[in-house]
Amino acid sequence: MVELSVDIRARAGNFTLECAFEAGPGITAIFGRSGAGKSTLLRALAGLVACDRARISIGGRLLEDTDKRLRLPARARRIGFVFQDDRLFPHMSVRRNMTYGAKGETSTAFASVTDLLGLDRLLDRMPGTLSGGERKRVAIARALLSSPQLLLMDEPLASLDHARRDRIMPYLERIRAETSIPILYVSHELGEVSRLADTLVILDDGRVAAHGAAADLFARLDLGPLLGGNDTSVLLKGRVTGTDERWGMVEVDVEGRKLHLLAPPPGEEAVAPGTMLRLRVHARDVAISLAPLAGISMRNQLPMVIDAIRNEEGGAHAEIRGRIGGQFLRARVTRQTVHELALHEGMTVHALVKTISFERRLVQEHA
Ligand SMILES: Nc1ncnc2c1ncn2[C@@H]1O[C@H](COP(=O)(O)OP(=O)(O)OP(=O)(O)O)[C@@H](O)[C@H]1O
Repeated sequence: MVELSVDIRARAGNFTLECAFEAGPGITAIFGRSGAGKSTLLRALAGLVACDRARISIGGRLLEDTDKRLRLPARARRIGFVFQDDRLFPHMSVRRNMTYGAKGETSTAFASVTDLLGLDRLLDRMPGTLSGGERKRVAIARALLSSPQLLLMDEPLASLDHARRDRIMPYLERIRAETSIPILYVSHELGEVSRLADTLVILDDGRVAAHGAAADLFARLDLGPLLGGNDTSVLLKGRVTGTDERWGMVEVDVEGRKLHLLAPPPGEEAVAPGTMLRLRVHARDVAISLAPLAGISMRNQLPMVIDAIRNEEGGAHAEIRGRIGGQFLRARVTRQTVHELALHEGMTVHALVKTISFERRLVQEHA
């Protein structure tokens, strides 16, 4: 089901943004280098910059159509915007900040958003007394209470350190799981994108360089410079099949192969058998062996069929992409290794991955 449909051309100074894409429910990350046009895109959707040409609709409702000379003002678009700086009113309590500009807000909506973002104990505080992460949660709550049909988030976590980002991301995951509002999420951070994005739009110099399911784009060798450069990674999907409390491990099935991963640390939600997980693995953490190895500490040895090899331009490395059932793994090795092991497309090899190399936070995958 298409929720958001965008086809726009807008200018900011000498810069031209010209892009078209569609986005369904869930989180669509807008990713790209600094100056690629990410903020301009969000501002154009929100009606904060004028477009030369635009056709924007959400769920069939037209927000802007230059051919029809239709342009809804920003306040009529039903779009919630969370800016990089949270823009809270310093003289209003958290409660009043949240309800400021709320449309059709009911006490049920207020209670559920308060609960969703864990704000119960902060409602009577003033913004000046809140931590950066708490302020962010209030800004997100305020955007949700405006009953938006689309939520735009422009690097909402950029001002926070890593620990605080990690604490806020579960709230964003809850919004995705518990509301059906499509979210466009601008980020510079591949860690955030790999964890949150269902769909990815990569912007490059004002154009859409690639657009699709996040896992598909992470697996593409040709996007290297646009998506991770020398630090590429893939997103694997797997199902928890067992837990081993004695050793603090979980067993995960990926395409019929068993992986052994670290269980979530105490204090984090346990993962029950049957849970679908998203696992991120960096290409630099994957080694290749021609045969399975015994007497080695690496717990995970995955047979895969090499389906592409790409030499790094002007460098000593190569990327190997291997197919595991319907999914892909990438390994960054030296070109010398490719030569000496005579690696070639169609060959079956064994990918060796240390347990610790699967991103430690196990992220629940949403359909
Ligand atoms: N008001 C303006 N006047 C002139 N140029 C502008 C204006 N706003 C944006 N630009 C230019 O448009 C281009 C895209 O800017 P934009 O803020 O959309 O990029 P971005 O991808 O969000 O970058 P960043 O990740 O650094 O925030 C940049 O080259 C920027 O300098």
